[in-house]
Amino acid sequence: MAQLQRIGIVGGTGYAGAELLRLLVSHPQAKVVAVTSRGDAGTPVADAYPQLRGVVDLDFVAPDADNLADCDVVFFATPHAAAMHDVPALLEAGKRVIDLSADFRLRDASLWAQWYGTDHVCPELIERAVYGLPELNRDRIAGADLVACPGCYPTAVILGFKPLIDAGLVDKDSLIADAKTGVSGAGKSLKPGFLFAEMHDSFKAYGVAGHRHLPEIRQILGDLAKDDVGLTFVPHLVPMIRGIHATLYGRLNTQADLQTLFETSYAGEPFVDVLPAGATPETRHVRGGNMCRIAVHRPGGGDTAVVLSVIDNLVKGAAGQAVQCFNLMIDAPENSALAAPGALP
Ligand SMILES: NC(=O)C1=CN([C@@H]2O[C@H](COP(=O)(O)OP(=O)(O)OC[C@H]3O[C@@H](n4cnc5c(N)ncnc54)[C@H](OP(=O)(O)O)[C@@H]3O)[C@@H](O)[C@H]2O)C=CC1
Ligand SMILES: CC(=O)N[C@@H](CCC(=O)OP(=O)(O)O)C(=O)O
Repeated sequence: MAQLQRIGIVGGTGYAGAELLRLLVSHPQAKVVAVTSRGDAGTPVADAYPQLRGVVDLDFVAPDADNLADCDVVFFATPHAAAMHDVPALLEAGKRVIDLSADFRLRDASLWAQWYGTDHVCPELIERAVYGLPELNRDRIAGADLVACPGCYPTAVILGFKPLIDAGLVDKDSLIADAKTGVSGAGKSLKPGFLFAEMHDSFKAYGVAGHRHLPEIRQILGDLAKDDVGLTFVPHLVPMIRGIHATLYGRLNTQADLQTLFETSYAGEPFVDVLPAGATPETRHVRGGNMCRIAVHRPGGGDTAVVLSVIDNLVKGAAGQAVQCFNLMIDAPENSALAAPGALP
């Protein structure tokens, strides 16, 4: 039986941090003892999220070392380039860290600096971090003291391509990921492009020339292919709050039963659901839950595999994935606090 863990959440006013709190309050082995905010320190957490009234009886605290001193595990749900300043001291103090941000995802610190616009302050820790995608790294996550949770787009894209690449069925230079996200992916801070009047009833691509998730996806798909992959990745913003829908294309180099391949690949995976042949998953089918639902198609029986992969960006794309990693790290059932299905409808 896993022991009770004292938890700190850095970035508790944000969407991912709040979602983490929502999940962890029902975790039998977690006791959240610190939730941070720089601006709202001293005010009740439930004032920011009335959904948590009567459930969370904590005030926000400043993200200082003193306020995290009692924690066994610290989750960072902060913008990129924040966690890396505090993680070295936390590890030194014997705490385990689960980072939802991008600070430890890329193995190459110079690539990280190129995409994130600042030098990494603790590149020596990057190698110690385990990429927190359980479907890839279950055993390593269990023994890790620093977990780098994947980005939301990478989760949907990697899980969708993985069976095809593992089986060597697609031309590794032919990969295309056409992905759509809801607005909560941009976080809670005010940005004019995400105002209701700017994005409602409209739909657009962004980051076409290059999005920071491109090097992350290429790194992992390259690991699977054991070679560099050629990937075109185009994200889109759609006027919904939660959800990612990735439509993935790869040119097949041989005939195979793709449905059986996907079902076999993910047999036993608690949070990947391969849908029956012909299905088209929707983002609302995963909203609020930790499931990634996948369907594989071959339009017209041709030589292109089309994979549809949907997740909730705030759950399997962020907080749920972090809890799944936490469960592995403390030897709790992998679905602790994650067993509830998503919201209906
Ligand atoms: N939203 C999503 O769908 C996903 C998000 N992520 C990642 O999770 C992280 C959080 O994202 P999200 O919740 O959307 O972002 P938000 O902007 O909604 O929240 C960010 C949080 O971090 C706090 N914060 C900001 N700067 C600092 C700092 N320097 N030190 C300590 N706390 C800080 C903010 O609180 P305050 O200002 O009050 O201190 C706030 O609580 C990001 O790294 C994001 O990339 C990952 C996958 C999906
Ligand atoms: C709409 C929107 O802006 N979405 C974000 C999604 C990224 C995300 O949340 O993931 P990480 O920050 O964890 O890498 C973006 O494209 O940057």
